[in-house]
Amino acid sequence: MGSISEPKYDSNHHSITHVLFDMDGLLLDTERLYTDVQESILASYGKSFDWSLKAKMMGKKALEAAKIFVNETGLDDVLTPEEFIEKREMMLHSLFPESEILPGVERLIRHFHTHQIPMAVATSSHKYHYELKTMKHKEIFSFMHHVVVGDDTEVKHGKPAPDIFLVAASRFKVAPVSSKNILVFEDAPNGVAAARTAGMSVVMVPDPNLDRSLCMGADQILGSLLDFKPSDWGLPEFSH
Ligand SMILES: O=P(O)(O)OC[C@H](O)CO
Ligand SMILES: [Mg+2]
Repeated sequence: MGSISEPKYDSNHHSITHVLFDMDGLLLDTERLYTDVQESILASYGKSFDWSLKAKMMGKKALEAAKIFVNETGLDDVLTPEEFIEKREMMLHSLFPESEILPGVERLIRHFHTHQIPMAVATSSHKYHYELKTMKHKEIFSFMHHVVVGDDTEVKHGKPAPDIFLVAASRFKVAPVSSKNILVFEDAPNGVAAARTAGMSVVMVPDPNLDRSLCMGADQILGSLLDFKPSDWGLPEFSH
């Protein structure tokens, strides 16, 4: 995705006091792992994976995404959602500990930390996967005030429902005055919809393969987090 959209931020916009990050595909290059493994599972059934299916699954809790996978691919008579998760898990388990951080993530998180802007993670990943994926990135994730995972008992409905972002917003020590004071970073259409329904502003960093028409809900679309300009959102600019 080369082009960058103008943010809807203007001087009348509510000031941003808190930040929420999605994780898979936004902070960590883990969506690529899901894509590769799902392609491989489909290939074993003589089928191919495409990005319209990927777009529907991205950001969802595992079981919800698995139901979409078996139904949309017509595999529901040979593979249950639970069996699909088990097959996928066997392949992902050894890949997650090698997850890489995406471009611009480290600079941005350190910048917000330096400026004492409270940050949290709101990921549909279950706790167990969160631990595996972040094994190599403990320091960066330690700057988060808290992390809300997909199997958190307070998160009743997964993205695109707003639950996870509302729960994440409620757990800051000093709470934001309003959802309007929160900026969310997301890569998935389901995540963007969740944040918008929660009343928050959203910067989207979509995979270049994602249909651009599915990104229209975001306030700003970036090619990577390296393109993020804090001053677009009334936040302190990078020092270099
Ligand atoms: O993008 P996240 O961090 O909400 O997690 C998404 C799922 O784990 C996979 O799409
Ligand atoms: Mg994501």
